[in-house]
Amino acid sequence: MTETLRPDLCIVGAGSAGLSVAAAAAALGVPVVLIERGQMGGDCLNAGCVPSKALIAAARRAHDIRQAADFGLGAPEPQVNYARVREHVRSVIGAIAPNDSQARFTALGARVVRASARFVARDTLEAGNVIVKARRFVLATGSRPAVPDIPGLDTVPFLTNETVFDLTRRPEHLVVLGGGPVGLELAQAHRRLGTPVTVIEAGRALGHEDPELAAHVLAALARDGVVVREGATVREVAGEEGDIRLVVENRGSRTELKASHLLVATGRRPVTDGLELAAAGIAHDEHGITVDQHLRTTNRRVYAIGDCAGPAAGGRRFTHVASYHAGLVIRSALFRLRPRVDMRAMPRVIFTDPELAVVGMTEEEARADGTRITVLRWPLAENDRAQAERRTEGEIKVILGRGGRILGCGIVAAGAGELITPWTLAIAHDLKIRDLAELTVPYPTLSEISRRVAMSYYAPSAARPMVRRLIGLLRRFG
Ligand SMILES: Cc1cc2nc3c(=O)[nH]c(=O)nc-3n(C[C@H](O)[C@H](O)[C@H](O)COP(=O)(O)OP(=O)(O)OC[C@H]3O[C@@H](n4cnc5c(N)ncnc54)[C@H](O)[C@@H]3O)c2cc1C
Ligand SMILES: NC(=O)c1ccc[n+]([C@@H]2O[C@H](COP(=O)([O-])OP(=O)(O)OC[C@H]3O[C@@H](n4cnc5c(N)ncnc54)[C@H](O)[C@@H]3O)[C@@H](O)[C@H]2O)c1
Repeated sequence: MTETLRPDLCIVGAGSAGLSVAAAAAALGVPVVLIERGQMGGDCLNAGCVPSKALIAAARRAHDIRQAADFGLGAPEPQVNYARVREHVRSVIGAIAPNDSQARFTALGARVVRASARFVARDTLEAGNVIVKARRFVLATGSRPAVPDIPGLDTVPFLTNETVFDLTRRPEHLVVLGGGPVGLELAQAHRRLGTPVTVIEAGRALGHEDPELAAHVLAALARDGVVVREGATVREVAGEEGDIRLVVENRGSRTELKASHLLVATGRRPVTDGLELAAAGIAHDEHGITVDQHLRTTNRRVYAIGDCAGPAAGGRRFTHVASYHAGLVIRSALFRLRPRVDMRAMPRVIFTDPELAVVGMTEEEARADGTRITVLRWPLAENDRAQAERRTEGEIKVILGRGGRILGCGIVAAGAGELITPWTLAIAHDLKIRDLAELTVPYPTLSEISRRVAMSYYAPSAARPMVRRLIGLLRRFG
């Protein structure tokens, strides 16, 4: 029997974006219907952030064992058991899953419907045997791997982020297609777990990042033994399970590359299939569901957020972006405010080792903007804690505008994802470099790099003859 529901808010997709809206709305006592056709928690919990970071943590332990001799410790080569590593990954997912579960959201007061949603009219949606007529809808249907159109690829078994975390045996040779965050995080993790890994990147690896910062990450990957072939194109794929052959073209010459496993990590595509967006007058294209700066679609009662939303949503696909969107939609849909998407202080982190964290403008973006900028740098090798930990690869790079205004910061370091937060705060609150230079930071910590780079702004002034004369003058007063 069909049931008709009339909530204030109907959310499609129980991933990072949808769950954040549902939790906030339910906490405010707003009637909510949450529709999910797959697993609660979406990509982040089941096939993205959580399993990748759990795998990276296991790989880091293997790496630490191999590095033990540098610290005067004897340790044998780590015995990696892929099946047990998989169990570790699953148990981390299991530990977090209750936060995203149907039981939790039902207890919070949301009505959770486990079915595929599709619009039947501008204000009506159908999911299983439920009809939903809501005052507002939020589409949070996420993204899926974009699979390139390479001859033969559809004839061989290949992995994506949806299947790679299920490996129970060490691949003999993993070839990764795509040198973006997904490709490189997983390439390094598998290499450290003992798998030979080759990355094939059509352009430049970490091509969206500052080349100077990306170079540190690529140097670390090379030291680990990951082979990264940039400017390489796969022309053809053939073979079968365990025996995949790729024809790779690089600077005009073609070579054959053999792989036991192939991981496709060549970007993401928004998920809109089955939604019948046309029935609700909602426009979309290959970049996502069309939204304005308030995350409204072309149907004013419908919002789109998270990975499925088009470029005006900020053009970045991260879990924290999804929850930021959720906050904007709550203010807009429930409090009738009109907040705009503002990505100026939105950080991003690539969880390789060392990590690469960025907030605000890169040097290239600031120069393209025509702003007169000052660039500050401080190498990690000048940090005492980094030396003690033997983790000196990296640097902090800060972009300043007029009067020492902080426009952007990029950090490559172990734990850069943690170190970026004061810079995020600085940009969000329009702080000046002086504010960072005046901070007292505990010694010896990696955080000192932030103060040291800030202080370097004043180094040229300290050397000025006028400053020296002033100090001499003041000395005379005792
Ligand atoms: C390997 C990997 C690692 C990542 N690591 C990080 C990281 O470290 N940090 C970070 O910030 N981001 C990371 N990301 C990105 C992050 O996972 C995504 O940005 C985030 O999961 C997007 O959340 P979402 O809610 O928009 O989409 P999703 O999590 O994909 O959720 C969408 C949900 O909608 C459901 N759905 C779709 N269509 C319908 C329908 N018609 N009816 C009902 N339900 C539907 C789907 O089943 C799904 O559960 C990573 C991504 C990958 C692939
Ligand atoms: N740490 C994190 O927060 C994190 C981690 C992983 C993913 N993510 C999110 O997931 C998104 C997707 O990541 P991604 O790495 O899949 O995509 P991406 O678009 O960032 O990188 C894909 C790479 O593949 C290359 N490529 C495309 N087609 C190719 C082909 N046919 N052959 C060889 N190379 C090809 C591109 O040049 C690009 O460098 C990220 O942008 C990010 O939003 C975040």
